[in-house]
Amino acid sequence: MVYKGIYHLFYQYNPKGAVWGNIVWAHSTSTDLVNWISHKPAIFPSQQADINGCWSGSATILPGGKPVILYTGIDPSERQVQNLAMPKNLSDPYLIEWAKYPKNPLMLATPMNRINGSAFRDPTTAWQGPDKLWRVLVGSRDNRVGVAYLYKSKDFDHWTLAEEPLHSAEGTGMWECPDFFPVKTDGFEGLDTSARGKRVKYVLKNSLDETKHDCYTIGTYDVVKDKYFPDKGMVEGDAGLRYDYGKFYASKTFFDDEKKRRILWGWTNESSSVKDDVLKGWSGIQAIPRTVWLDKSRKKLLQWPVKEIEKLRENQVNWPSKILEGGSKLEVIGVTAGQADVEVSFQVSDLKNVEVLKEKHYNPQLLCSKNSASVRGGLGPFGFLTFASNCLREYTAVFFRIYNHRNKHKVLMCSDQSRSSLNKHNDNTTYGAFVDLDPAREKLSLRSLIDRSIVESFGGGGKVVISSRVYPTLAIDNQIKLFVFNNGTANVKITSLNAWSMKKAQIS
Ligand SMILES: OC[C@H]1O[C@@](CO)(OC[C@@]2(O[C@H]3O[C@H](CO)[C@@H](O)[C@H](O)[C@H]3O)O[C@H](CO)[C@@H](O)[C@@H]2O)[C@@H](O)[C@@H]1O
Repeated sequence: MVYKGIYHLFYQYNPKGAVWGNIVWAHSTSTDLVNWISHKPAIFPSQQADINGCWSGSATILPGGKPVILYTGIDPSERQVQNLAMPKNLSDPYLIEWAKYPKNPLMLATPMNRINGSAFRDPTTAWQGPDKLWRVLVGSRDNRVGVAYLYKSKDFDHWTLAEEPLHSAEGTGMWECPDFFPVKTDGFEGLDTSARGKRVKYVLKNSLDETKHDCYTIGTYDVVKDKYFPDKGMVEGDAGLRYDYGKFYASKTFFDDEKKRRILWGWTNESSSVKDDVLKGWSGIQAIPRTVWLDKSRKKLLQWPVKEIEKLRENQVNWPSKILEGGSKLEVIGVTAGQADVEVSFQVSDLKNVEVLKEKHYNPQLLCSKNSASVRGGLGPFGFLTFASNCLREYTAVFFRIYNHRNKHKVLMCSDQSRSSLNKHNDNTTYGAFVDLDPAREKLSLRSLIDRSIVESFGGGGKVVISSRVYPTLAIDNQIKLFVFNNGTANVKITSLNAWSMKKAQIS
């Protein structure tokens, strides 16, 4: 959340080690979403209602600018219950001290409401309806039906379970960290969570516990019936839209009323072994915050790294337009390849000889693993080789490959981790997604933010995002190289390339 010009990040943290357990709400603040100061934990077990853990939840800014937090506590019987916490001193912009509401818990599973008390967690940011009642969602499941329970309150103290959930979907499993927010049908501007209006659509995101993917649908919200309806054609669950086709989970958005934008922030867990996490003494990072808005098609969201991240850019490298011949690669010299921001734009012309996809349906992730960066294609693979070692024994390839699918061009974007590290204990799954682009008419843009163990890649101006975690053994420190490559037979044109070394953010 943002309070008095200061951004607050609260995150799930184990003060006792680099593995999950003993969960408290750790707390950091920033004035620019780039440089951070860490504070003592804001919320930690201290009441019966959270004695066994302070799990996820959300902040809401009440009228008058007063922040409150609803979070899941684990009670003495290991039940998940919903609790309230408030800042002790509103004149402290850092909000260091938090008080628990003495009447906690405010929402709990009972035999009457038939909620499953071991699958009842992660309250959303609350929003206010036209009747002035506050509404909040709590994630759950009923067998494998994912459920977003709706609670209403006039005072944030007494909460009543609505007769029906806001939404539920068969076969999607437990919904963790639900997020429900309005988006404008035109433009980049974000909306307050309570905003309504004719030119507004709604997004419901759920973190699917079964697959660990953050999936969303776009739809309408009937404020009278208190029901959410995904638009026609939206697919619910794991086969639907995802914020990120790599590692990105338990994300949240918030409305930044200072800059009138909606910011999405997510957690990327490690791809290293638990043993290695314990050895290095930490695990899990936050991806770069992203601005989100609705695509013109209204069928998906677009995402872009927050503008502030550009403050870290230095030593710009700029290439004029050039041809990247089939089977060639060009090194991007002049940037620190282990901490860089690189943007390229490709134009293709030779669309006659693209590879043909014959089946009706393809799983893009499987297609990327089968046709990795080293597999020669017609038009593609072309893109970046990040974290490349001297003799290319290690590299993480982010690339496009163009196919002909039933007489239409289909653009596949992949992040190939199969050669990322010689350490075989890492998860080296390759990720992929189709990008809704017409290569005959549009340029194919790719931006990758590279930072020591993460590559966050934005394809087609934020239509598809893939984040991957990598731990090279050779491509480290000043032994890291960055290339633009083309392993297809056809040439492609680089219409522009801009790369920057990225300074270190200040984290104290
Ligand atoms: O910290 C609890 C909150 O985290 C969430 C969403 O991530 O639930 C996570 C969950 O545990 C699994 O995920 C951990 C990492 O987040 C993982 O390290 C652990 O091994 C997993 O069990 O926490 C509970 C208890 O284990 C489990 O049911 C969840 O999947 C969120 O829903 C919680 O509020």
